Amino acid sequence: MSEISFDFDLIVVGAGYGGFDAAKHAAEAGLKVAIVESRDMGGTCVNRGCVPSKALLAASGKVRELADVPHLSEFGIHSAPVRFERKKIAEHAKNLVETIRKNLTKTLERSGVEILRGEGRLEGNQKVGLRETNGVDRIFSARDIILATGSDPFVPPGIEIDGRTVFTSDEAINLEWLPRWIAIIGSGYIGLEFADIYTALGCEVTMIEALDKVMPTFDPDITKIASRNLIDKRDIETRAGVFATKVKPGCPVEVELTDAKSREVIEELQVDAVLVATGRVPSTENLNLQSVGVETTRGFIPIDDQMRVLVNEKPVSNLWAVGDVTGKLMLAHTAAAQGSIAVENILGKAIEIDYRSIPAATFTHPEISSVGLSEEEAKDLAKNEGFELGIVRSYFKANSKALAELESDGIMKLIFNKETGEVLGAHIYGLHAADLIQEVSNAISRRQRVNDLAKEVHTHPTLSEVVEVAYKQASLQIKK
Ligand SMILES: Cc1cc2nc3c(=O)[nH]c(=O)nc-3n(C[C@H](O)[C@H](O)[C@H](O)COP(=O)(O)OP(=O)(O)OC[C@H]3O[C@@H](n4cnc5c(N)ncnc54)[C@H](O)[C@@H]3O)c2cc1C
Ligand SMILES: NC(=O)c1ccc[n+]([C@@H]2O[C@H](COP(=O)([O-])OP(=O)(O)OC[C@H]3O[C@@H](n4cnc5c(N)ncnc54)[C@H](O)[C@@H]3O)[C@@H](O)[C@H]2O)c1
Repeated sequence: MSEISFDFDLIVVGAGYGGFDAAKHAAEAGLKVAIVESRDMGGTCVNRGCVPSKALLAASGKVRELADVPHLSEFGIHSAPVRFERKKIAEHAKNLVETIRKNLTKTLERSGVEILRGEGRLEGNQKVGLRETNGVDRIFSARDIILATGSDPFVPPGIEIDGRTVFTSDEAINLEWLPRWIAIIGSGYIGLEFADIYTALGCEVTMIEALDKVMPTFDPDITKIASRNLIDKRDIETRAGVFATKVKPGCPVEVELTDAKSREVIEELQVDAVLVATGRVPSTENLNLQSVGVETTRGFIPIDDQMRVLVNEKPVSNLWAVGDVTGKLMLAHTAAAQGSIAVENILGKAIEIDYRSIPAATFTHPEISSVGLSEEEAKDLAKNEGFELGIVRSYFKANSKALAELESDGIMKLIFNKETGEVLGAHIYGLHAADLIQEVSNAISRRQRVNDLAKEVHTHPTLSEVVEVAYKQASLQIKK
């Protein structure tokens, strides 16, 4: 029997973190690979997400630190009033984006991946249609196809975006101007990180949240202390339990607020700018998924834990999807991990993803991080599986390094199984929380027990001792 020949072993549609990782990994394993990209190599994370936002947070974080006169004077430091150049801060983000985009593109080229520019779509099984930027349409065959088309900002109805006075994170990362007063709709990851940037640079913020409290997606204990420091102590007013039902760009921008329960208009604001940070929607509209019978859920592509695309809950042969477009944990490292796992499965190894061990962090000053189960999820699991749940808290105020830095407002909450000692989840707010969570993430990935983890020696004095203390406290509660 002769083997069917294909133009490529693998075509990846979308060159964000998910697509990049998949294409690189497959090419390094010897497959003939093409990647299709309609916009910027590197996708959201590199061009409009993680990279520019972290560059802005780095610069504005330094401004915040240098302008914090009471904090500095506790060390006996007296600095001159801080001056900063908005344009240079914006340029720092832009330059970093360009460098990382270039490096990523070169890495793909060096590993032998063919880069196809244009909009990709499915044309039935094992076929990808490509509408090139010059209008030419081509069809390629591939033994396997990975869809990695990512996501775009969600803009609720009634909100008009002009990109200048009313915008999403796509424009906010350019830091084109600093509004005196900005309303941020949404108090999730983007809302919090940009509130951190804007307040550090002297803007007043009004944060509008549809659910009944700000930061609704975070652990309640973490929210209590984090919102006190990141919101209440800053130039931020909050409105929770309200929808922004109309936003009209202009000077001023007009914002209509509607009570989430009564559905009555309760307030009208006039602000200088509005950032819409109300979540993201998958980019699947033009993928022609119907040509292979895939039905999406709110636009997201259904997959199993091997990244195989599902139709009626059954995997479709040779079709895979990774990253934001699958709606799992919408994070760059999740997309990359999914990309590698898809390729491992294409190469014949039946590997599944472990979402429980994937950490997440919000890069505010200080940071918030989490991994594994929330307290509520852990309680449900304990009830269903019939084990006793353990929860311990460890505080930065008992940590020498945090005290030396005069940054001791912080908490770690560790969730574990009291019978087996297995770590189930952790939530941290405090200095370098984003780095601290990795240790717990590794422990969850290895299904380690607090009794063993408590014996591991941590460097003194470091913030990692916050984690050590939590493990030690937890190990005392394990049933012998
Ligand atoms: C402001 C902001 C900050 C963020 N910060 C962080 C962070 O600090 N840490 C973190 O882990 N995550 C962060 N994220 C989330 C992260 O950016 C995403 O989870 C990640 O980019 C998802 O990668 P992806 O490969 O799935 O999709 P994307 O990065 O969205 O890439 C998809 C690519 O596919 C292309 N594409 C779409 N349709 C087609 C088509 N039909 N044909 C060809 N190409 C197509 C798009 O142009 C895009 O380049 C942030 C997001 C935002 C918006
Ligand atoms: N550090 C990071 O890892 C990082 C940073 C930024 C973004 N991201 C990713 O990007 C995704 C999108 O971030 P995001 O902050 O836009 O979404 P999000 O889901 O984190 O938060 C959106 C918030 O907006 C609220 N909301 C929704 N509609 C509203 C309305 N009409 N009026 C008022 N409030 C409303 C929601 O209740 C929620 O609290 C996140 O899921 C995250 O995965 C990650």
